[in-house]
Amino acid sequence: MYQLKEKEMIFVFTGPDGSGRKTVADMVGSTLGINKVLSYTTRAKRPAETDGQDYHFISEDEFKRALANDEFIEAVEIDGVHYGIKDKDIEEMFRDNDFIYLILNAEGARMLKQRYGEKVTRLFIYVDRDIIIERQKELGVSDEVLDQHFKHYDEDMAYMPECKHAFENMDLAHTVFAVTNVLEQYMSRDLLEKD
Ligand SMILES: Nc1nc2c(ncn2[C@@H]2O[C@H](COP(=O)(O)OP(=O)(O)O)[C@@H](O)[C@H]2O)c(=O)[nH]1
Ligand SMILES: Nc1ncnc2c1ncn2[C@@H]1O[C@H](COP(=O)(O)OP(=O)(O)O)[C@@H](O)[C@H]1O
Repeated sequence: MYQLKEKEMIFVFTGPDGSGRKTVADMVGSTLGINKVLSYTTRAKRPAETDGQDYHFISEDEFKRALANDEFIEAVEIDGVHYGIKDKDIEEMFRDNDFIYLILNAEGARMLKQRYGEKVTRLFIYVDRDIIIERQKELGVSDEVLDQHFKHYDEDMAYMPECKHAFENMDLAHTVFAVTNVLEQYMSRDLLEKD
């Protein structure tokens, strides 16, 4: 397992599917110049997704091989689909930055927190179930994906109290501003120590 250096920190975005975690995390990440660690998944790529940008899309066999080689720092199975984060990718992302971010379900966020303790800050992004339905319907998301999103809504929401920060993602610009401010505080603490 990669040992984090003194200044290094991991921001984990979590919360219910469809609440805007990826959107918020990527906007904050690009504003602050923080690198995202991409997950590997055996899920089929959706038309709007790009390999190497949204996920590393790999086969079941490749996933099994990597698992057997102990390459994943955390790996989960959600509804028959495998997801995981590789140790080597965390190490690589820390090469040119002291801060990285990931987007994980509650199980993954909990696992990372157990491994890296105070080096991990969890940011919980959520909205009401009805708002997710409204947004997804506007996007023309299939009923299958919608059902998938709501399967875990209650169990995902139950994780909120364990997270250090929680943001209701109503207005996107407002959420991004609020999250950016919080992360900047962690980052400037680091800068102050460097003075
Ligand atoms: N624990 C863990 N969760 C992941 C990982 N990658 C993605 N997830 C979570 O898996 C869930 C399903 O993700 P995805 O297939 O992209 O579904 P979507 O939310 O419908 O786009 C989401 O909650 C993701 O945040 C990972 O590497 N580890
Ligand atoms: N505050 C917001 N207002 C309206 N739509 C939003 C907001 N935040 C995110 N979205 C949209 O909701 C959809 C789901 O967002 P996404 O980031 O993929 O969610 P998650 O990663 O939590 O599953 C996307 O189409 C995104 O553009």
